[in-house]
Amino acid sequence: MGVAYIGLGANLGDLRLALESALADLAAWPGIRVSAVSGAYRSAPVGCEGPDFLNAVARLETELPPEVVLEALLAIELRHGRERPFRHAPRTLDLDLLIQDGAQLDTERLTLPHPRLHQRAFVLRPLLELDPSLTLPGLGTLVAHLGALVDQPLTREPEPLRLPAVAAAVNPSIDPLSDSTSRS
Ligand SMILES: Nc1ncnc2c1ncn2[C@@H]1O[C@H](COP(=O)(O)OP(=O)(O)OP(=O)(O)O)[C@@H](O)[C@H]1O
Ligand SMILES: Nc1nc2c(c(=O)[nH]1)N=C(CO)CN2
Repeated sequence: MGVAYIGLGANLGDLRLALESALADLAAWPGIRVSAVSGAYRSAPVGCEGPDFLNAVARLETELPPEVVLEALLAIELRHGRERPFRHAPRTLDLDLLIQDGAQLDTERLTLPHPRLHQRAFVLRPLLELDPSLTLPGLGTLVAHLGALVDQPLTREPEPLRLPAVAAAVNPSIDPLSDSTSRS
């Protein structure tokens, strides 16, 4: 079974509800199984203005091709009222396909790994929580990149995301890698 990691983020509306209901939609999507979900991390916007974000990463098991997984993510964003009035506008839900198996591709619609993944602590830190030994295709290890991002502090929320029953058994409620308030 193939493995994909997706990033979830929101900075408009009920942030926790948006992430939890997106996870429920993903778990119900034909051909996708949600096999793990990170804790929820709060951080200031990186590279844009606006309210703080809540972010998390989920691991999916799927045999769907990456382009089809992306279609599912875009459909779920739309279902959550995502609009794109301008680049980096505050959003009710943002879903990114971060990596899928060893895929490296760059088409008009899809770039893998996600092109800004290695510059974002809010992605790398939850990825590290899910799989500390993960290698990013073409980019090396998570820790190699995370070390350069000390200027992007994150707060890990003590309350895990509430998940659809299918994924609840694998949600790590305790981060084995750091204390509960900060990654540093
Ligand atoms: N790996 C990827 N994951 C998600 N979208 C991607 C990816 N590669 C390319 N895209 C394309 O990017 C388009 C715009 O994405 P979006 O509006 O979510 O960007 P953004 O969230 O504002 O910024 P960022 O991409 O930096 O997170 C999508 O419609 C999609 O076609
Ligand atoms: N903290 C944080 N910053 C961001 C985020 C995000 O999800 N979290 N997403 C962005 C564009 O997708 C730009 N900046």
